Amino acid sequence: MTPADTGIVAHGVRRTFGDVVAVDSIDLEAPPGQVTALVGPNGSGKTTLLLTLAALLVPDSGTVSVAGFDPTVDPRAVRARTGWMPDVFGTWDALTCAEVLHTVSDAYRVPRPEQVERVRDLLELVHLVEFADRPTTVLSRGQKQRLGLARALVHDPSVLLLDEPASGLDPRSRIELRSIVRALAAQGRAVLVSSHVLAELDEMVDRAVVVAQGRTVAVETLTGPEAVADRRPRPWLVRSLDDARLLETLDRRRVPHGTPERDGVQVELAGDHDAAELLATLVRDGVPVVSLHPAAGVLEQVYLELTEDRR
Ligand SMILES: Nc1ncnc2c1ncn2[C@@H]1O[C@H](COP(=O)(O)OP(=O)(O)OP(=O)(O)O)[C@@H](O)[C@H]1O
Repeated sequence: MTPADTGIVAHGVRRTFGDVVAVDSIDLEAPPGQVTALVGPNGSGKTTLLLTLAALLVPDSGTVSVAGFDPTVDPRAVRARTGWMPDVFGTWDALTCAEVLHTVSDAYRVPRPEQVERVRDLLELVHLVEFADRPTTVLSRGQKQRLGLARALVHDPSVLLLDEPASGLDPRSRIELRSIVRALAAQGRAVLVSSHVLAELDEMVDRAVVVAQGRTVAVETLTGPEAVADRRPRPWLVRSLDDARLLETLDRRRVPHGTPERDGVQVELAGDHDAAELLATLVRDGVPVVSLHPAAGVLEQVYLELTEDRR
């Protein structure tokens, strides 16, 4: 990786297939050191955009820079610096997991002496060491996904494009994927993740680019002082051992609320500070509070609002 890497910068990208406008006009930035989510409804152009960024598809118009290179001008330079994990990928059935990684390493011109250690480290990273010498046909769908991630990393890329990386993974593997992706960004890589599993992205990403019908409709910051969670009123759930007392206190304090449901009483709060204040008030007033937490992930809420009438 070079410190000069600028991650991904794309402006006004458009790509059509005959009459079909797959990507109309997408603007997107994925800076180094951060995990950026690319979210949008089915058919909104995410995969087409990722293929363009990976130098596998030429856009009709717009400008794209990946790790400082234009994929249409210098696709080799882009591919050399980009790790691409497609949502579905084939493996060579006759090869073992280690052989797959060596073959891909050869394709990326990773010197042979470096490969042995690299392949071992990657298999360790994705918890497939015991499958190193077994054919890929024995892998489950989730294990194949994990091998796909290792495959994307063989040439130590500075930009990572992950299309639905969590699909097919069991809960433990998803949690592990989350920490692997965070660690890869912490090493200075620009990571762009497309996924439909928004609750999961909430915990993994720093920024989200929301697309609908081939256009960028919002860019939201999820971490740091600009975080959307602190800027928007959103529903929270408060659970108490004594609902009557909880409702009486919420009414007295003029906090708008719903009726008690299985998972608690819904209240609308402007952000973390309001939540902390409400919790302190309830406790002070003697309400036996069990929990207070956001009703849905912030990304999920933003997504639903922005894509409401765009399906
Ligand atoms: N090779 C192609 N030929 C014709 N139409 C295509 C082609 N590739 C994609 N499209 C169309 O372009 C649109 C965007 O597709 P794309 O796969 O990029 O969406 P997506 O956001 O990745 O969808 P999903 O979330 O379902 O994976 C869709 O209407 C799709 O049918």
